[in-house]
Amino acid sequence: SQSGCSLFPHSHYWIASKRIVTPQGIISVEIKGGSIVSIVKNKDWSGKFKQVVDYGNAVVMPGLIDVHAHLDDPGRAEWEGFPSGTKAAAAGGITTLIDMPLNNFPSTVSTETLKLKIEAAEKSIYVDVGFWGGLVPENAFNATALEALLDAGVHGLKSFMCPSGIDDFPMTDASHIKSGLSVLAKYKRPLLVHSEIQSVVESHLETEDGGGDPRSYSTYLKTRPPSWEEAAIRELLTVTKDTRSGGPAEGAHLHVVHLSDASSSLDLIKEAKRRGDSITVETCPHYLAFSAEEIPDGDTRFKCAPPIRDAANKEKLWNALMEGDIDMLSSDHSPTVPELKLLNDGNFLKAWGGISSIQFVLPVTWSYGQKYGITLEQLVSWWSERPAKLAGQHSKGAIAIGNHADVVVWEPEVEFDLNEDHPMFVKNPSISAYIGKRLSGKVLATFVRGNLVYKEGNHAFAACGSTILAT
Ligand SMILES: NC(=O)NC(NC(N)=O)C(=O)[O-]
Ligand SMILES: [Zn+2]
Ligand SMILES: [Zn+2]
Repeated sequence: SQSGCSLFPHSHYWIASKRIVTPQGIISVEIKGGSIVSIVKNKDWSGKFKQVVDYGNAVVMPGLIDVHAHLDDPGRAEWEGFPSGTKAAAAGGITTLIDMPLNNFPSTVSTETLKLKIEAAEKSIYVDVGFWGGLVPENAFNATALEALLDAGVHGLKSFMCPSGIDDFPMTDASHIKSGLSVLAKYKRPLLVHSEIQSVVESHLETEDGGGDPRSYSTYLKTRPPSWEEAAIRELLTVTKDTRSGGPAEGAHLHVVHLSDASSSLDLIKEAKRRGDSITVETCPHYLAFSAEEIPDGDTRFKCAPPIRDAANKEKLWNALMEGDIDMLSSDHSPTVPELKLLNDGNFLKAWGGISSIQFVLPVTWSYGQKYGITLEQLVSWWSERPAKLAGQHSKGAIAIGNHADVVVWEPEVEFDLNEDHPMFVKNPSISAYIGKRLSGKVLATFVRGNLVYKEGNHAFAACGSTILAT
């Protein structure tokens, strides 16, 4: 392996464990030149092979694929940046992430701005990184511009149906989305949509005082009711019918990001799936871990959009995930600088909305999922297989022959306290909503294309992740 890229200096070796998660239930994986070349059952290692890393009873799984992360680079690297964000990802067992087109500056909405992003990522990423492009009013009706962006390698497009909080990333309406989908159809790539529509009736709530104490979480919660998500999804479904087989946008796919409302919004998505629309939906660990009732007043670390709702909604989200109505998980890691989180002031209406979480999504999903009896196979489906499919990553997402050797090794039973002493690799750890929690599931090692990029608190010396461009 290239010098400094890996903490394990061999390019041909085996990983063994009693718990390797594959459909075949095998016990060791042979890695050569960054790929998985064989998977074997009941191998007797004694004396035969030198380079065997035997992880005993630790779990060996495909690395996590995070299809929704904001690393804010270039332009707002003080919020996160590629080096710290991908180090945190590696420490959390994420081997690939697809970076969002906003919060970086300028937003990634053209070939020129994509080029800036690729340049910023090169030689500064510890895991593989791909990119979504932005669908905004400025390019939505310009098929040539969208095709150029897709030709340049974005894996799909992302748009907002409400203000994004970023000036150079304006919101789109159904007509922009319809137009975008017709271009995406040719490329067979997805459109990801932040699905909230600010409704006229309730918009008066989002005034200066939000109708109540701005330090109280319930004040913020009332400003973004479930009806916003429902309205957006209802609107989206007027265009997703184009994606049905035989429809004008067949080949395109619509993916609803970070669903919070597990009631009417989810029912609409289920109905659309039944009638054959090409649509999927993700939720995020913070909606599965927290509930509105337990968010302390003034604790803006928990502010995100759509908001974390009540405990009954959380229960319904878990049920939907277990039933298969929610397809996958993503971090929606969207950090900022502590000053913009207004941690001292505690004003929920003015603080930056976004949860910092990328390093802990695996233990969080696992810990909070215990109550529901989640399995390792489900984790792999939600965090690797389905995200790989959404992002068109056919050589990732499963431990299988020919795939990239992207692997996480972890101990589900090992608990740890996430306090200030715990090594955290994000740039601004103080804004993490998970500080103070006790979690179960310790990541021991992360391999990206065969390179051991993270091992028990240490990262490889060099940042050798690849930028992945769609072709
Ligand atoms: N500009 C953002 O990063 N916004 C993000 N903010 C959240 N989720 O609170 C998002 O994904 O919508
Ligand atoms: Zn969003
Ligand atoms: Zn986001």
